[in-house]
Amino acid sequence: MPVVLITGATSGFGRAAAKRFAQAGWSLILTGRRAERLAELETELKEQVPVLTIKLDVRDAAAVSQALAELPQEFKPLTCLINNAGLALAPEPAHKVDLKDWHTMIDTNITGLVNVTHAALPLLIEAGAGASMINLGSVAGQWPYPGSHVYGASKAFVEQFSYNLRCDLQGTGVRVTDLAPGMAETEFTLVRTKGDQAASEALYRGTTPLQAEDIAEQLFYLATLPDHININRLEVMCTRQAWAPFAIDRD
Ligand SMILES: NC(=O)C1=CN([C@@H]2O[C@H](COP(=O)(O)OP(=O)(O)OC[C@H]3O[C@@H](n4cnc5c(N)ncnc54)[C@H](OP(=O)(O)O)[C@@H]3O)[C@@H](O)[C@H]2O)C=CC1
Ligand SMILES: O=CCS(=O)(=O)O
Repeated sequence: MPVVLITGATSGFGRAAAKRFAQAGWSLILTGRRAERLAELETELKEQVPVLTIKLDVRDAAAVSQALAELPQEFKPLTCLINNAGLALAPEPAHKVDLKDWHTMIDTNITGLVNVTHAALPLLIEAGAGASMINLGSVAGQWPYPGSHVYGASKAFVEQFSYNLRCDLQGTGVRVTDLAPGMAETEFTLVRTKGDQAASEALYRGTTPLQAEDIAEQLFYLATLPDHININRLEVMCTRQAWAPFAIDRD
């Protein structure tokens, strides 16, 4: 039975992916910081497939490494790692940001992803051909916009790290993809605005953003491609999102 490890499974893309992979009979390792939400998911999905939930903050390198070292035999080797845990904070301009918010994004989106990758690589390599690592990047990793500062830069890291890993993993059979979604309706904006429900609703109102299930479908597609295919980067936007003209400062 294939095994998928999903970080940040308590909400949004991660939770939707857990359900999508369960539907197809994959064993699930689900992680996140909110234990109650992990317990709810486990209750919901354990009738369908084996589920292991681990309360885990990806920023804690020692805890990540211990959790992966202690995986029960039935959850090894890993067929797929979805490096999904992440967040944006501080939508205001760079010069108005609290430095702590920049650190939190770096610690989560970069250091956290690196922590999990480092601990999981041997388990993916053990699985060999057909194994895959899918890293959640973002359109923000490639396209600049106001208020993206460290968030977008952290996702640019995810893109380049993914490509570089491909070079090192050549010959192991392990695929690596940078999945880069555009605007998607999850708890993402609620987190970014530190709980401003009205701002979150306003962003998604009157348009048709991607839904978590749309990204879960892409994740499942990437993980189940024939062994010999590696999609390096997959950028997905909702049809109603596109780029805007350059901003010009005028007198
Ligand atoms: N929604 C969007 O528009 C887009 C999102 N993305 C990226 O997709 C990923 C998922 O986002 P999305 O589902 O939208 O957002 P959500 O806020 O809905 O989910 C984020 C998940 O990340 C987890 N998480 C955050 N910090 C940590 C941490 N320190 N340790 C462990 N888990 C953590 C949260 O779990 P918990 O709080 O329980 O720890 C939660 O399960 C992120 O990397 C995001 O940057 C990319 C492009 C577009
Ligand atoms: O990564 C999230 C999408 S956006 O908010 O940067 O467009």
